[in-house]
Amino acid sequence: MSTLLTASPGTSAAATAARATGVTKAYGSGDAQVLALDDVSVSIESGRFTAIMGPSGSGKSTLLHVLAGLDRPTAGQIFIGDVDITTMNDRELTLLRRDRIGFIFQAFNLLPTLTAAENIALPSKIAGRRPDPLWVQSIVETVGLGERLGHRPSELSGGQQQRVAAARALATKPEIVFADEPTGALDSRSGEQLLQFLQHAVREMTQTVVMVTHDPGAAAHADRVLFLKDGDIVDEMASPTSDEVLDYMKQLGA
Ligand SMILES: Nc1ncnc2c1ncn2[C@@H]1O[C@H](COP(=O)(O)OP(=O)(O)OP(=O)(O)O)[C@@H](O)[C@H]1O
Repeated sequence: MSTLLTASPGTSAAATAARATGVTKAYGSGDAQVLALDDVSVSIESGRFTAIMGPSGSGKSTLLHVLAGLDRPTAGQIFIGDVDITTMNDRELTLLRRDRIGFIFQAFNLLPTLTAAENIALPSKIAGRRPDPLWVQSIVETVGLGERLGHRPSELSGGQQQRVAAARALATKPEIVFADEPTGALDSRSGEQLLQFLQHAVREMTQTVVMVTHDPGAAAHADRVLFLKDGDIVDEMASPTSDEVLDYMKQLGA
């Protein structure tokens, strides 16, 4: 099925935040080899919210990890902006991730001894930068943590902790934010708050977000959904609804 693959009008002119060309990722060798990604090419537009969906084992996390420079492809190229990151050494990749990319994982990965506000400011501090106070203030206001900013993670709910993690990812104004199942550990209300925060960051604050999810309701917050099957992007959908995504996932056999 390829009827949905045509880009919608207006999307072709968008700047590209990240790009994969002919990317393959193999694990193991010989008979035991698994092709997690099989010649994937895709562009992620700046200022848009992209979701990655597909059946279990289809390669979603692998694609996110190679796009984000957390893992290296076996073949093909990955670009962040105009920079080919596949030629970088480990140190260059570490600096690129620190300076240009934000991450949100299923496990919140907050430092337990720091307050929410200190956790949000940490990546900028590590990078030796003073975060833009107006930007951080707008992030913090949008994330809706109020007086809980002075609390440590153990004093926050899971949903609040994940919103701290999301604010932390955005505080450095990264070129692109990668989120791997960010709502996976949250109840539906907390998940919805997080998704609305990400959606707001994209629509009102021109951030770029790429999110792996199993949840059609989460994917419906995105501007575009990429569907993976057996390590390849088999289709995409613009302005998806939850029902459309669910129907398509059923067709994929998920
Ligand atoms: N480190 C690894 N070593 C060996 N095989 C791996 C490794 N990581 C992933 N794979 C395999 O690569 C394929 C794609 O895995 P990946 O985690 O990207 O899929 P996914 O779509 O994110 O799955 P899920 O929805 O279950 O999280 C699977 O067959 C998986 O078993």
